[in-house]
Amino acid sequence: MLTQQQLKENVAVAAIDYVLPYLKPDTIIGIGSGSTADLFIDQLAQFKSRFKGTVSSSERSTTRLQSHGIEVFDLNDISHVPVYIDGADEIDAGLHMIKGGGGALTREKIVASVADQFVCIADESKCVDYLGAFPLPVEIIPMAREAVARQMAALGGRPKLREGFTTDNGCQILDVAGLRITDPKALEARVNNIPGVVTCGLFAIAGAGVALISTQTGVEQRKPA
Ligand SMILES: O=C(CO)[C@H](O)[C@H](O)COP(=O)(O)O
Repeated sequence: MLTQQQLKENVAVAAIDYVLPYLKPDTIIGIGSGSTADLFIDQLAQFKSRFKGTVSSSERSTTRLQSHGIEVFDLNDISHVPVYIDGADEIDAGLHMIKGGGGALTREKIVASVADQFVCIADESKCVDYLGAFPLPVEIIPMAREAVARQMAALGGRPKLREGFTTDNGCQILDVAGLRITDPKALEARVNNIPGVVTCGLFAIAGAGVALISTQTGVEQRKPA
């Protein structure tokens, strides 16, 4: 029986096989955040001479990339990112996701938005029939905390401030449990439209284009159902 850590390591290796065709001297790779993304970064380091560099979705990933001698570019200086690799907290059959367990959701969404393709790498424990068992992270401007919390409660959620945590953008996170997410795209648009919300951790309007899911019997490549 493989542990969750072994499953994460296996999908990080499989992700390298997936991105190898993209690794050209002028290529910039988009890098997500989290423990699975960390393992991917460690694998990618072996191939650093084959591509130009990366754009990163968090200070954590930037530090890890640079520790391997992989260049991290300012997104403002980059016009083409063929592929973005990142983990997820939950992923459904349509490859809609909840992300932001590590608090990097906004930068993840920004880097993903400029990439041609989002490749989600996850172990099978992240696969769900319906999103929402994992509390939805919502990044907020601090002065709007209570106002946003009331609106999230009105949507049926139970918002809780992530205590002692500040995002890379100097903002706070409300983790919202108990939401019944029947239409992830509609909920993403609705939450993102609340004044004071920077972004929410639903990645449904633009989900993943492909998912590499690590199972006990191997890594499966899945497309949106
Ligand atoms: O969205 C994220 C960070 O903001 C991560 O991708 C998500 O939390 C999954 O993390 P891990 O790979 O550690 O399970």
